[in-house]
Amino acid sequence: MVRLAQMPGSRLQNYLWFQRDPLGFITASRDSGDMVSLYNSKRRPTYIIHHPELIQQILVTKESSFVKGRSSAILQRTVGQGVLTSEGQSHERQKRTMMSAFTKPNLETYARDVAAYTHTMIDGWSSGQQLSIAHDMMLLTLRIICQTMLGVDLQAEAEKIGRSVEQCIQYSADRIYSPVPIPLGLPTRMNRTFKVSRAVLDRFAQQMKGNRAPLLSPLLANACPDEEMRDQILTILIAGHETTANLLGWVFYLVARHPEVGAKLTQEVTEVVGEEELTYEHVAKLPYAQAVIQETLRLYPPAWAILRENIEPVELSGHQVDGHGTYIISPYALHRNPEVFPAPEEFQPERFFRREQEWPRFSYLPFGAGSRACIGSQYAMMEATLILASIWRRGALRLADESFTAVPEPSISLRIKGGLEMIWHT
Ligand code: HEM
Repeated sequence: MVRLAQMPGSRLQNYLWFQRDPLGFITASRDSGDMVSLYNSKRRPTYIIHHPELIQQILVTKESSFVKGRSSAILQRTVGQGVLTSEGQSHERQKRTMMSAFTKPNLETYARDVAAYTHTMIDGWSSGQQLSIAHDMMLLTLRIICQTMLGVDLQAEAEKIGRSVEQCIQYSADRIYSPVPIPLGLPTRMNRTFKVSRAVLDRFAQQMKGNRAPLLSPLLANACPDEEMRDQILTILIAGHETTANLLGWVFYLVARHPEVGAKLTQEVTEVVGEEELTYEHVAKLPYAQAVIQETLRLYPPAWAILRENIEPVELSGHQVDGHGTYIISPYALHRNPEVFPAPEEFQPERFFRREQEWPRFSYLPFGAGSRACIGSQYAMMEATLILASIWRRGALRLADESFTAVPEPSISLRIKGGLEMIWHT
């Protein structure tokens, strides 16, 4: 039985709570019901969705009644009508074409680049050195996505492209969660910064277009128009590196806070990899490293909110919605349900060895579900596993300040507020 409920408190109180602490607000709303209505407006209701059955309907069985809506419209200012933001048949066609960049033979090739870039990064570290690891991961994953998908080694340009991507992401996050629509034409500082960053990325995409690379070749073969080519390049830049970089920051933080996990990781990596070069084949042979990543994705899912809007009247587990509703599905809140994940706040990679048979479907969703599920999920798991294994094979990262407590900051993806300082030990 799915419980529909109204969030207690006035609209203003709830609004202020959400603005101050979206993760806390969404998680707390679970106590009220499975489908929690925030506003009484029949015409434009907003719901937070907690029940796996409802999630399955919204993302899969009744997905044709839903679109990404406003969040997508804002992202379109950066990535145009690429696979992340398009809808309907256009989205289907684009996704089919782009899937060919994520085949197993391609992933095997990408794994070599992941290992090589990570190796070079670690070669530049010395034992005892303090690292701004969140920033380093942004640069590493950006260089990897550009090399693997676009066939370009960014080198010195990485800082500039990375900053522009970050500013476009920040702009989008601010706009998506702001109640006041600020037209792009207004000469605000944020609008100006966004326009400059977008121009940098536009020029970059322009230079990439002709490259024979895994993402671009199938697009060229399908006579993809120039503008769509640009949109897909920017989509992959925006969607394909910040999420993984943030995930790795949380992985390193949690492993540093749990030395027993670090010890098991070192043992597995030493036994499985030894002195060999890390390759794609190693990924499947590192179940503990993968469980560490999956458990991190449970506690700190980079995609902390998935948003949908219904475009026609829809019935959800007996509840009829006739107006134009907004639906917030939060993997962050979902993954902390104590009925599904006992001791949900605890970091326990081992729970992934007892899973699936126990968990209801659609209660663990780090990569979404349905036709809009993440196109890069296998890529991301391969990349994160190889980066983690490469680092723990050669040493360990410890917190620069042992008393540091990471606070999640929900932007487009979930990052560590203020970054993460760590010390490299060999
Ligand atoms: C840990 C890393 C990642 C996480 C947690 C993640 C999560 C997600 C989620 C939850 C969605 C679905 C959003 C929705 O339904 O509204 C999504 C979509 C997408 N992701 Fe990822 N992602 C990650 C890495 C990547 C990578 C590495 C790439 C590309 C190489 C990528 C490309 C995309 C694209 C293009 C979409 C849109 C798919 C569509 O709309 O059909 N992601 N991602």
